[in-house]
Amino acid sequence: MSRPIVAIVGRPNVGKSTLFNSLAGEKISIVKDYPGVTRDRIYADVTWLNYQFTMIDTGGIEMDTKDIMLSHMRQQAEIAIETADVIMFLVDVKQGLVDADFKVADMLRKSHKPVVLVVNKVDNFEKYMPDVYEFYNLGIGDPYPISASSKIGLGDMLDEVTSHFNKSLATEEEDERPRIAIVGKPNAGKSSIINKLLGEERVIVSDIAGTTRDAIDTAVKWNGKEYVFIDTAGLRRKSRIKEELERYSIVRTVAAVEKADLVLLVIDATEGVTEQDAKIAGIAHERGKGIIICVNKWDLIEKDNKTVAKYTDEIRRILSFMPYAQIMFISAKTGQRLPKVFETIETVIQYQNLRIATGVLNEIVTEAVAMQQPPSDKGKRLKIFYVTQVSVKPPTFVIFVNDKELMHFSYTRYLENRIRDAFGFTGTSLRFITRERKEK
Ligand SMILES: Nc1nc2c(ncn2[C@@H]2O[C@H](COP(=O)(O)OP(=O)(O)OP(=O)(O)O)[C@@H](O)[C@H]2O)c(=O)[nH]1
Ligand SMILES: Nc1nc2c(ncn2[C@@H]2O[C@H](COP(=O)(O)OP(=O)(O)OP(=O)(O)O)[C@@H](O)[C@H]2O)c(=O)[nH]1
Repeated sequence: MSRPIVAIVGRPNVGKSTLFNSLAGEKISIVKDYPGVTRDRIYADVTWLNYQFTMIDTGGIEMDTKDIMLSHMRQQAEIAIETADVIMFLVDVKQGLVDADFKVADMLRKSHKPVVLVVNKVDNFEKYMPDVYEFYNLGIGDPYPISASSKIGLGDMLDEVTSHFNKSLATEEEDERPRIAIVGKPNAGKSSIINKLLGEERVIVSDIAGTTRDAIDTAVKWNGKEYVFIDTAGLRRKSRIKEELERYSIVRTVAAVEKADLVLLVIDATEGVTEQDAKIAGIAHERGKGIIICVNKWDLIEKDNKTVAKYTDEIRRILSFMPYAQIMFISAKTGQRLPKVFETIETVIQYQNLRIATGVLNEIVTEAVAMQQPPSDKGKRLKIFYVTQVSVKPPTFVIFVNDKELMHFSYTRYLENRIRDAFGFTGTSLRFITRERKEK
């Protein structure tokens, strides 16, 4: 299921980072064993009661003049409107209202996206409530007072935020067509691929009630089946600030990946795999989505019988955290191997949804354990009682053991490889959860 996206928009210094940290706790961004999106906060997973959502911070640049601030805030708001299911507009009770706040509020109101107005730094409700009421003047509904640093008022605010989820996601869940995000660096050829895949069949997916996001979704029919492509092309927007551009491209990538079942990562063959490609791949991996790496512009490469192997090695080396990813060499220009892309998409979708019966799974695991002894520590050896698959997209397995501490990362990896040998699971990451169970 795709997780709702909540974007925070707000001026510098209103407390966006503080709120981010308070809500996300330790779980901010990125696991360390593959290239992180950035050390800095851009997105985080938040769990609140039974809800899980992805929070993104669309801003974060230092600004010196008022003019730059306004244009920056407009861009933040635009990105939020484009990518988010719910927008949190964060203001500061101590700074009060400024002109830019009204302009941003206007933009948000016109977008028809759910907006929650959050007034921060209300460290003392009694003292500041009269000031909070001032924010009604923005005309975007009730202000929710909070103190991000003392974690006051967060519950009511989150209740309001999550109350908007079901409405926005209901339409999406009914749609059974596979959703494929095409991601990659600017100029890699994302639009060209979509256009070529579409050929004559271009159908723009109809706008669902005022959501800009869907305007860039395109349905393509192949073998009688419809697929929805989510395009992240056109990232070279107005901004001239490099960090800002990078942030926007990450935000849009996160949003597209979040809404997708499967990700096509487009790499420009003439440039090889870049650091930015690795970051984007990291997002898809972390989200547990299916992935296909398309090395595009293959027509421009001078080839001999070692070229494919050379490229493959290079990709495997740099994207070593996703050895399961399919790699394809394509050309949007000539159409080379594009039909094969659909076949591969079908394969990956099947593996993302594959369920292995517990009996068969445990035959494989028992055999694996017999071939390579589980690790031990201080005379105590890891015992694996049994393994069971608990979910799909991505396929997730629970391993029941005698002592969690004894389960070493490398042994999980070994079991993963044996399971892959037996069942394939091409193009999809696998998740493993270790649980302790009392010995009988
Ligand atoms: N009194 C009070 N101060 C707060 C609260 N939340 C944040 N602050 C302070 O406000 C200042 C700015 O907070 P940040 O979280 O860095 O603000 P930001 O919006 O992320 O700022 P930029 O990174 O510049 O966009 C810091 O000094 C925080 O300690 C709050 O609830 N009460
Ligand atoms: N020779 C060759 N050129 C290609 C191929 N695919 C794309 N191009 C060219 O590469 C340039 C960029 O292609 P786009 O499709 O606009 O790239 P994009 O990834 O959508 O770019 P953004 O909109 O910036 O994100 C264009 O000039 C295309 O004609 C290919 O397979 N072979």
